[in-house]
Parts: sequence; structure tokens; C-alpha cells
Amino acid sequence: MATGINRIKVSPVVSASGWRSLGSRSPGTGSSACAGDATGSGGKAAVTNRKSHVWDRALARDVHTLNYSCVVCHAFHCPQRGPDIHAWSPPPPAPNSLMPFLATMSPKANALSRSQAAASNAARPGAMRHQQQQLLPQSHLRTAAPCQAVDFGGALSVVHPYMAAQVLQPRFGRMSPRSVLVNAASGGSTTVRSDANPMAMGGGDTPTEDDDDSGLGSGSVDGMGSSMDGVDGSISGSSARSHTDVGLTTKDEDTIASIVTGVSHGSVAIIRVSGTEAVSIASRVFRPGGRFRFGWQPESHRVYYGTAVDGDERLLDEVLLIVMLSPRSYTAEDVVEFHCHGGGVCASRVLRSLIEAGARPAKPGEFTLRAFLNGRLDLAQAEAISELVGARTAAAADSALAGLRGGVGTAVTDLRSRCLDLLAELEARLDFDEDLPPIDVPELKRRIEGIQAGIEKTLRTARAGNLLRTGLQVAIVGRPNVGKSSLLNAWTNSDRAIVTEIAGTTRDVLEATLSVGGVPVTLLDTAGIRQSSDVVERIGVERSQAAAVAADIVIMVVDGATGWTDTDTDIFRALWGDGPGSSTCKVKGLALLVANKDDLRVPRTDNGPGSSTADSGSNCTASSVGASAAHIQGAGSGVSAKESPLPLPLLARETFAAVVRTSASERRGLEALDAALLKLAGAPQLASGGMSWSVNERQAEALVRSHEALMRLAESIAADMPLDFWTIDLRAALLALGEVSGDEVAEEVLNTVFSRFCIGK
Ligand SMILES: Nc1nc2c(ncn2[C@@H]2O[C@H](COP(=O)(O)OP(=O)(O)OP(=O)(O)O)[C@@H](O)[C@H]2O)c(=O)[nH]1
Ligand SMILES: [Mg+2]
Repeated sequence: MATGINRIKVSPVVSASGWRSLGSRSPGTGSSACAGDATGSGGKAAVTNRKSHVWDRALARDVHTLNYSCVVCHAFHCPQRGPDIHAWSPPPPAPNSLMPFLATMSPKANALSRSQAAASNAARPGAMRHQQQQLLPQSHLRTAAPCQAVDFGGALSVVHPYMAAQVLQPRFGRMSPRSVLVNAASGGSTTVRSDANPMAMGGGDTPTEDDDDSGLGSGSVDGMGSSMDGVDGSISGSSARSHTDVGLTTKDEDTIASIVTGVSHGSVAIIRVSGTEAVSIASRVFRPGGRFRFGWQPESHRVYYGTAVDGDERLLDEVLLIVMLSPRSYTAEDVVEFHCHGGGVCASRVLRSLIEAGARPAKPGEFTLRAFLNGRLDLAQAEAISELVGARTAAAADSALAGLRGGVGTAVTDLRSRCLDLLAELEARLDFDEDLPPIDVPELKRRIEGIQAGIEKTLRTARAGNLLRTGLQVAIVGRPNVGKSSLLNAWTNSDRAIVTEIAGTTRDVLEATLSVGGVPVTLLDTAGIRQSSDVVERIGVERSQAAAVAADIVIMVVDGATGWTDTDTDIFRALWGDGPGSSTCKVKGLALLVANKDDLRVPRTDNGPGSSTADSGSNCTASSVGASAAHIQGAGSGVSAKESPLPLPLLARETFAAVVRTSASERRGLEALDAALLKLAGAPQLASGGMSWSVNERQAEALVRSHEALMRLAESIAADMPLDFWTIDLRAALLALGEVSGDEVAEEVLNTVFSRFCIGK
């Protein structure tokens, strides 16, 4: 039977507050002691003594079997297959790194561990043979412990030693303010409890005595939510406050330093030093001027003038120094900022001096990682900071700011708390089934559907958000002289491209950027495609085709006055072959057709193909091209819905999502082009400027997993599976939601997220 163990996934039970408390598992005894016959004298004994064990459920879905495992003695019981009490593998020994962790455990947890041990000793039957069970919980942690009760940020939890061992990764080895758990059910993901977050963004700083500061000359120095909310010359007394008062997860980490203003040649460069030793390291480099020359005790949120020196007291720069003591800083650690002269040399020399004085160069995103670990930001907010710094348009910055102010976190926290409520109800049914009314299944389904709808709504922001972040590469192709370069100039409102009436004017790929509904668009003007004996033009044509192949969206321009020609068909065939999806199609992106020179089009009076009832001088016009094509209306007035489509070959109709009529020389039809582009890119709402926060790819992926878990839950309910299966799916949904805000996140996810940051952020 021992072979079956490998298939069984131990799943610690989560309560509404995160983790099930030991007490609620064994209400009869109030003890985790394993009073049953752990030798396996009979599976029945194990079941009847269920309340005296701390039973946890372990599901083997492959055989649809419900198993129980005791978190104390590790006995397994399978009702269908009989007892399997010996079938347990000793958990791995806890690493030495557990000891500092234990030292930080609250007295409450230690007290509990002792009382547990006492109860365990009292209740242990003589027949018990597992030597590991003779050990106290603390010593279990040093050897091979069955379980450990720990007070994680106020919630009493049962932690499997394997999980506990994983908790003790150096980065997360401290308890407060973010307690970190590892959930075996999720394959070892780290659980960061945000409810132990005393310094959440939005709520501002932790109220301190400094909050009454008069704020003379106040002005935010750190626009990213740093706690530097006032540059205050008054004696605040905060320097007297020790950071040991504040529960910092990163308290024992190195003190880090970096130039946070990048490598630009501005007039000021800022070096940030963060960590427990920040003030003492800074004071080895900083020499205060004026009346502080003879004695200096740095006060929080105050600016000091002075000089920076190296180890030999050689002058490096004149600087301003700002001290922001914990927790009122960006990282919630003690932070000191040196404002040096810009230009690279000064800041580099001061930074080198700080490193010689004991600081370590910060890794990319390390300041923000510390802010996250210390509960200053949730993970979505941390990502929003990276997006804000990298925003290429105002709309992208607005969206990132909305995320920074808690947009994503609030939405996901709401969904998560609804899942937790459901889980609490289901868990209660598992424990106190006889005392509670039966589950209202239709109501349960409605609530699950409601959560799914919420997830879908959140996911709908992903496409637009991704566009705002990454932008679009748009290639303009077509035959010579149709007005490609003119269109680029009109659209970007510039004279970027040379325009002449000579066919073949543009020889190389030309790039220009613009913002379309906040989406950063890189426009590529290309050489007109035609057969040519000119070697330079031939290379240009090859480059045009290469640009079309690589672009997200290809805009093919035709002469709107003459309409589609055989040369256009040749170009179309060269790029799209037998149409999108065919083996001869080279273009990977989406396609849009622009009929330029609309001002030269002679309005048709008959109702034949190509006729138009719209005034050629109207603002802009657009036509649908065939049943399968999206119908793009001109954005301006004067658009006739009855306007006939531009006559196109069938294949072209199916390829181009829309046709937009423009006049580059009269700058008309550009709004319709904007709208068509955004619609094609999947974010039509951006055309009206309506965009607040959005989820990024990582968050969207976690939301999709959560949605899938809820779908499995609905299936389990429909199939009338045991309640345990329901809770497993619900927990999977919860875990995935927790990954979005960082409440439950694996270390590798954090590494990936923060490695995308630039150095100094
Ligand atoms: N009336 C009118 N003329 C236009 C319009 N757009 C471009 N033209 C003219 O058409 C001629 C060619 O314009 P370009 O923008 O150089 O055309 P192109 O497609 O870039 O040509 P190549 O670089 O040779 O491939 C110029 O004389 C423009 O002034 C338009 O919308 N209306
Ligand atoms: Mg050109």
C-alpha cells in the first residue's frame, strides 16, 4: 500500500481565515495528540478515533477515493481500501535555517507547541511505535517532525514540517508583517498573508506620532507612494524610534544602494540606500554642513545639506541628504537618499563610496521587492510601478496609476473573499454536517457563477492593458505613389517621410511613433512594392515585405480614386498568397485596407459597385468589405451607412477586416483609421479613451486558472462528487486568485516579476 502514497496529495485544509486551526480540527479534545491506535490495529479504530487525530483529507482523484491522513502521526486511512496506517514517509529533516524562524515565533505559538507536546505525551498509548511521535513539536522541526503548530500573524495554523522547511527560504525567513506559508496543496507555493499588512498602500502610512508633523515645505519627493509625505524641519522624534519597533520582514537583509534616477544626464542624480544599516552607512559617507558640522543626529523626513566623501575623506560631491526612517519610506525600511549632481560621475563616485562603507548594490526591482515583502504594496501594485515607469503614453501611465492605487487588488480581493466565504461554508459542512442545514445547491451554483462573471469582467481588461503596455507595430505597404508616406505624415502630424509625385520615392523602411487611443504605435512606412531593375529599389521592396511579415497589423494602401488594380492583386498575392492561414501566406498579423486619395474620388451617381452616396468632401468614410469583414464606420460625421463597398477580389475581402477611406493630403479619415486599428487590435473601448486599470499577462493567466478551477467545481457539484472534491477545486481557485495580489505566490513568480524591473526601482 505504501506505493499508493505517492499518488496521494496531502492537502492542508484552509479555513476562512486562511488555514484551519488545530482546535477546530479536534474540538472534542482541543488537542492535536494522536490518541488513536497508530499501529494500525484496524482502520476502523483510526476512523472512530478520528476526532482524537488531527485528520486531514488527502484525495487521490485518479481512483476517486477519499483518504484521510493524520497530520500528527501521518497514518493514512482509505475507507474503500482499508487502513494504511504504516504507509507514510517520514518528512524531510528541517534545515538549520529553521532555528531563526523558531526564534521569531510568537510566545503564543511556542506555548501552544508546549501544551500540544504535553497533551501528546499524556495521550500517547504505549502501543505507539513511530519513534518520531515521541518528539516534541520543536524537536520535530530539527528532525523529522509530523507537524508543527505555528501562530502565523495571529491565525493558529497546523504546518506540515515539509511545508515549514520550505517556508524557511532565506528571503522569506522572517515573520512580520507578511507571514509566509507554503501550501503543500499548491505544490509548494508561498502564501503571503496580506491581512498581516499594517502598511498597505491606499491607507497611507502607519499612523505614527510623526503624522502630526506640520509639513513645512511639504512636497512629495517620491511620487511612487513613498512615505515621504512631508519634508519637515521640525524635530519629529522619529529618529528616536527604532526600526525594531516595526515588524519588518526584511529586517535582517543587507542594506542596499543604487542610483535610482537612471543613467540620464539630468542635473540631479539620486542614490537610494535602504536597510537596517542605511543611516550608519550614510553617516560614514555624509559630512553635514552648517550648524550640524559638530554634531549630527539625523531626523526622519528632513533634508540636510553637506558633502559626500570617500574613505580617505576626499571630497566627492556636494549633496542633499534625506532620511526616511522605517516605516515611513518606500521600502518601509530605513531609507537615506543622496541627491548628488547629475551627469553620472558624481553619483557613481558617491555610490562606490557607499558600497565601500558597507552597502550592497541593489538588484533590479529590489527596493520594490522589499516594499512588497514588508507589506507596503501588494504584488499587483508592485507590477503597476514597473508599468508606470515604463509607460510610453499618458493612457498607459493612467492605467498603471489606477493599478497602483489598488484597482486590480481591490477587484481580486473581492473575488477572493467571496471564494473564502464559500469555502468556509463547505468546510463547516464537512466538520459539523449534522448540526447545519443542507447546502442550498442552486444558490451555491449562482454564487459560483457570480464569481466567474467577476473574473471574466476582470479578464476583459487584459487585452487593452496589454496593448497599452506593449503597443503595436504597424507596417504600411502598397504600390508606389498611392500615398503611404503621405499617410504616415498625416497620421503622425509630421513631415517625417519624403513625399514626391515620383513613384519609388521611399527606398528604405522609415519608422515613426504615435499614440492611438493611448496605444503606442510604431508606424513603418515602406518602399512601394513593384518589379524594379534598380538594385536599391529591389532591396527596399524586400525590406517592405520583411516589415509586413513582422508587423502586428499590416495596412495595405490602395489608390481610392482608381480603386483596386491588378498591381494591387500582385502585391496581395506576394504577401498573403492564397489568403491568411494558407501555406503561401507570409503575413502573420492582422490586415486593414486603406483607400487613400479619397478627395480625388468621383462620387458615383448610379448604384453600381464602387458608387458612393457620401459626399467626397465629407469628414471621413469607411466601408465594410463583405459579410465576413468587420464593418468599420467612419468616426466623423457625414458617413453614410449605405455606402457601397470598395470593389475587391473575394480573397481580399476575406483578408481585410475593414476598409477605411482616407485623404492624406486633406488629413481626413484618420479618426476612422484610429477606430479601425483599435477595433482590429481587440480594444475598441480605447478609442473613446475609457480605460482605467487592467490586468497584465501574469495576472490574466492566474485569473484563467481560477476560472477553470471554478468550472471544475461546478462539474464536481453537477456530478454529485463528495464535498471534499468541491473544496479542493475551490481552494485551487483561491490560490490562483491569491497569486494575482501576491497573497499566495511562489518564489519563482516573485523572481520573475521583480527581475523585469530596472535597477534602482
Ligand atoms: N490628392 C491627393 N494626393 C495625395 C494623397 N496622398 C498622397 N498624395 C500625393 O501622391 C503622391 C505620392 O505620395 P507619397 O506619399 O509619396 O506616395 P508613396 O506611396 O509613399 O509612394 P512611394 O514612396 O513611391 O512608394 C504625392 O504627390 C502626394 O502629394 C491624397 O490623399 N490626396
Ligand atoms: Mg513613400
